[in-house]
Amino acid sequence: MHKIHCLNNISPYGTDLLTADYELTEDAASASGILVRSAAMHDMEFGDNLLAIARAGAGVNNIPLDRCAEAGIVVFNTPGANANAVKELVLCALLLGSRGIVDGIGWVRDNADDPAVGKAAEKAKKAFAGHEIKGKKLGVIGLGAIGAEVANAAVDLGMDVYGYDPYVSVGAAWRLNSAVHYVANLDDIFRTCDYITIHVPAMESTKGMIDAHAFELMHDGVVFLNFSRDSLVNDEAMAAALESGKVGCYLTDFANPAVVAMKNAVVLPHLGASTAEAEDNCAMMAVREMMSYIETGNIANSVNFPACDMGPVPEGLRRVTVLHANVPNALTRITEIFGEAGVNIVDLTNKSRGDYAYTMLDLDAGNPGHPDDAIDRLNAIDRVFRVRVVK
Ligand SMILES: NC(=O)c1ccc[n+]([C@@H]2O[C@H](COP(=O)([O-])OP(=O)(O)OC[C@H]3O[C@@H](n4cnc5c(N)ncnc54)[C@H](O)[C@@H]3O)[C@@H](O)[C@H]2O)c1
Ligand SMILES: O=C(O)[C@H](O)COP(=O)(O)O
Repeated sequence: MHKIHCLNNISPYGTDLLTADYELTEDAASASGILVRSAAMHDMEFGDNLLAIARAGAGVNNIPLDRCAEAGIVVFNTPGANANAVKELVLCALLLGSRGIVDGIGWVRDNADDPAVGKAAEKAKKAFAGHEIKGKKLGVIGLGAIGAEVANAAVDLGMDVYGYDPYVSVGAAWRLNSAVHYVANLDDIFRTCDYITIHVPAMESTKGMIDAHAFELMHDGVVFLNFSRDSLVNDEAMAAALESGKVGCYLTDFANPAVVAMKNAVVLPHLGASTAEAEDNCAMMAVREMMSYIETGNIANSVNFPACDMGPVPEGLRRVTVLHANVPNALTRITEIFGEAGVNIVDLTNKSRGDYAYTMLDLDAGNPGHPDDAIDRLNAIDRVFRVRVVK
């Protein structure tokens, strides 16, 4: 029986997919799998049984990916499963940033007790007039699942769209509307656009990428949208840009003490992926990825190990998997051990991703040798993180 712990509320559409071989547990330390959304895991100790963490969502900055890799824990996310939800909220934010909607609603609330509120509104409304987004230039930084959807929807709304993503995947580029202008230099997004929206992951390399230099290049009154993570924007520089009018409006999904105090900031409580549809999609994808890994060793959509798929374990064979460092000779040492134990390797796959690698082996279960001894010897190899007899 595999025990699964939910660190956040996970949609029952996902947990209902768990078969009779699984049970939910309140005890994270004994779990083979953890399902999580945004709960902070950096300070968490992981139990020895923990094989996988599945993030029902996109951002994985709440999970210590390298520490997990070195403990033999595969971390998954659910790319694209909440992209439509975020796209829809970003479209809403474009409109909130263009018209006096937020202040207008506030004015009506403040005047709710006035019996002549209708007449007063006709006088007051000029203070909340705005602009249309049609024909305006939108810069999209990051053209992955969300950025590409935002770019395409903005084209459909008549915006002139500029996209920047030096690492864009072939799939994402293929999905982009051909009307989206490709921009090779980020500064050109800052210089050109009336609206800018950022859709990149929070990493060391993207921390504070929207800084004083970026604001210097922008048009006066630019509208800036951040539905990715607050660490991407330098708050001090943003506060100054809002104060000077360089940024006309900052719309962000990430509340923090600095942002909530900023003039002309519209701050939402991290609502981007909080639709029933997105929560269900993410939960189902996360549970499927985790079950597939636990039952077959196959890895899809991991963020710390390479994708690897040998299909179901063939009848009559034994599958052993090894999570290890991406170092010279690793595969030779693994295969040597089975050779010396007299175990025939019927099929194998070895893939790497950055510092980490994964080897899957289908073994002839019927031949002589001492596979258990072989497993002990594999475990003793330097920089082998986990050896698992899947079946
Ligand atoms: N507000 C929310 O509720 C919410 C919901 C989902 C995702 N997010 C955030 O949005 C981010 C993006 O999500 P996604 O599903 O589109 O992810 P994704 O992985 O599909 O796309 C990210 C894109 O950013 C690009 N990128 C990376 N570094 C870059 C850089 N320096 N400059 C330009 N592009 C760069 C990548 O090449 C990739 O195409 C997530 O990492 C998460 O932090 C927020
Ligand atoms: O990265 C994500 O997928 C979003 O920020 C959603 O986070 P949540 O699952 O905590 O709503």
